Amino acid sequence: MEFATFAERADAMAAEEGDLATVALVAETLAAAGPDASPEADRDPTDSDDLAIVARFLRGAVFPGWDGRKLSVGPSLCHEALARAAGANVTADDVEDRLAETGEIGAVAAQLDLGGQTGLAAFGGGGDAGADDLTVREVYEELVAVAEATGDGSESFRLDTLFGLFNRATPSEATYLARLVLGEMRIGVGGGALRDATAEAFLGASVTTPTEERDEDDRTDELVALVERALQVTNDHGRVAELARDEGEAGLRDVSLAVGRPVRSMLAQAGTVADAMDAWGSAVAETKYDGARVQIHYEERADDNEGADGAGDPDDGPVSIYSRNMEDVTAALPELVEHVRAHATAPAILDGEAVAVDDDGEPLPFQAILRRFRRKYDVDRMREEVRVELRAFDCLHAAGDDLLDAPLTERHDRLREVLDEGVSEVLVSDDAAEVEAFEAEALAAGHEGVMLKRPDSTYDPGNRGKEWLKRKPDVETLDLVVTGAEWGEGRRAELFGTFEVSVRVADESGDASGEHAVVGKVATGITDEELADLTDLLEPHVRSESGQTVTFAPEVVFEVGYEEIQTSPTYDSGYALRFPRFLAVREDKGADDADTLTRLRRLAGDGDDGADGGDDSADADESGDGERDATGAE
Ligand SMILES: Nc1ncnc2c1ncn2[C@@H]1O[C@H](COP(=O)(O)OP(=O)(O)OP(=O)(O)O)[C@@H](O)[C@H]1O
Repeated sequence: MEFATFAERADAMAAEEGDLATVALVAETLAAAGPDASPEADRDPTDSDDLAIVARFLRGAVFPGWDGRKLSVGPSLCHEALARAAGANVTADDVEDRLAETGEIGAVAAQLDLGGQTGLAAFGGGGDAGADDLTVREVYEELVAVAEATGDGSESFRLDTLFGLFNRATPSEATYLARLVLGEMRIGVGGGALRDATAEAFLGASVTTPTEERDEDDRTDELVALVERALQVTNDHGRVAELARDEGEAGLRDVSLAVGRPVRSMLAQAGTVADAMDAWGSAVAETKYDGARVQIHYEERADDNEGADGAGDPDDGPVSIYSRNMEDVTAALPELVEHVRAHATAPAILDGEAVAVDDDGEPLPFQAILRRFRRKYDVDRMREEVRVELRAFDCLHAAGDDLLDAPLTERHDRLREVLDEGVSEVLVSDDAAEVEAFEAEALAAGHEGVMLKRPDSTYDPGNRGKEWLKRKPDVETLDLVVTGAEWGEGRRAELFGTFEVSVRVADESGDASGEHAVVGKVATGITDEELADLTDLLEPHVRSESGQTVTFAPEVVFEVGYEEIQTSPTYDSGYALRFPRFLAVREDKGADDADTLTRLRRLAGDGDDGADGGDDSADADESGDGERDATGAE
């Protein structure tokens, strides 16, 4: 598919307000992304099967959700590439000034007079001004090269490659290139719309026909659920679209988990022992460990010596560990690798928490695990300072069996079979007093709270449903996206001093990657040393700067403590936090995991209390969970 065609279709989606009409446009685009069906002789020789790429691009992604590759292109690199393609009179600062005016990089890219900068394009990276029109596949291949560039010179390779693409782009193409590179398409296509369109385009579902006009034996909901399930299992809209087109329902039914390919984590809502007992009659109670979520994949290998030193080459070992965002964190946690190699008895996918413990094995506060999690350097030294242990609490796959659809109690049995140490203790009880005593004990032992789970619940990847409840007495913290900052004064002039923090806002289609609404400014609770670290962490994400104030691309999440949520005209969320204080950087969370405006409203007592599910209604993007979809079937 020509990239211009993709851009044209994306424009049409962005202009469309109705959910069903958007799904129809997406379905047409998916259907048109395959190879040309015309006879061989008439076929365009550049014609290729771009379905998987187009499906991912529509969601602003280059790679499948499970794929660890990242473009590593921040706003400043993108601005620089745009400025170069716009000619000698435009600088990256000019791009930032325009961004401060228009507020959106796609619009800025479209306004610039790009192209024709042949001289600079000669330096590496595919700048090939004046060549044929860009195709979707070419854009994809260039972006793969950007993501895979490493070592000396990779930064300038990335810049040159992006410049080469922008230099060949029409205004409309430039809009979507810039947004794609920064991961925000803003065309109102949520994961739910893409799922529904896949079912419509390739399985004959009637998503765009209003429910009351459908045949009695209409199977739309069933087909949509089938696509949804395949998305949960594969974490790849591209692959699922191809399967639906090429192998139909049977192909989707056959997809299975793969050891080494991460799955989205099942999430919890807040709830009490009484809520659990009222809803289910009995509950599985478990300690809520205050650590970082890990998903561990163990692939048994003939040459894997039990208890061997797993720290050798974690990239190639039988154990891989992923964060809640499916980022590979294996290298940061060698003791968990060793633990699993020594104690796993069969290939498995395990869900659990990595917790920091002191010399007596007692839990350390959450901040301690953050010093270890995702660490790339000094792992051995930090290992001496902070010890990490595994508390496994779920099992998604064991010895060749996928267990997503098995009840929790069965998954626990399989977990204990497959891992003989490091499994969390559980209590299954129908006695509320007994569960409350369990909770009191967990808190007395220094844990964060308890998890309450429905005993027969299946594992629902990416979903924040009502099957898992979390009960923690101290809930007055929010995970907020850092959207801006002000430079400090005096001796702190080189450091950010005050941080603007925001909740996520889901747009009407449930697309969670869009807007943010400010809830406050955080300046307390931060030491000078932390300020220096935070400045280093946030500087690459600066989007625009004006006087003392900067704005950031939404990437970094702070855990923020507060005393109260008040209504306030000061911020665009309509709320302000009373006494906000910085607690930690949530290294384990991305911007899409931050708290939402809906949750803020509910905590402030303004929400729809009955429908707890309103919380984080757009929490999952890749799989399309939690989104209000066009079928209304959610
Ligand atoms: N026994 C357990 N079962 C499930 N999750 C647990 C358990 N112990 C600790 N946890 C942690 O608690 C979290 C459950 O809360 P939730 O799904 O809302 O995630 P979260 O947004 O990271 O929440 P929080 O900030 O409260 O940890 C899990 O993501 C996991 O990291």
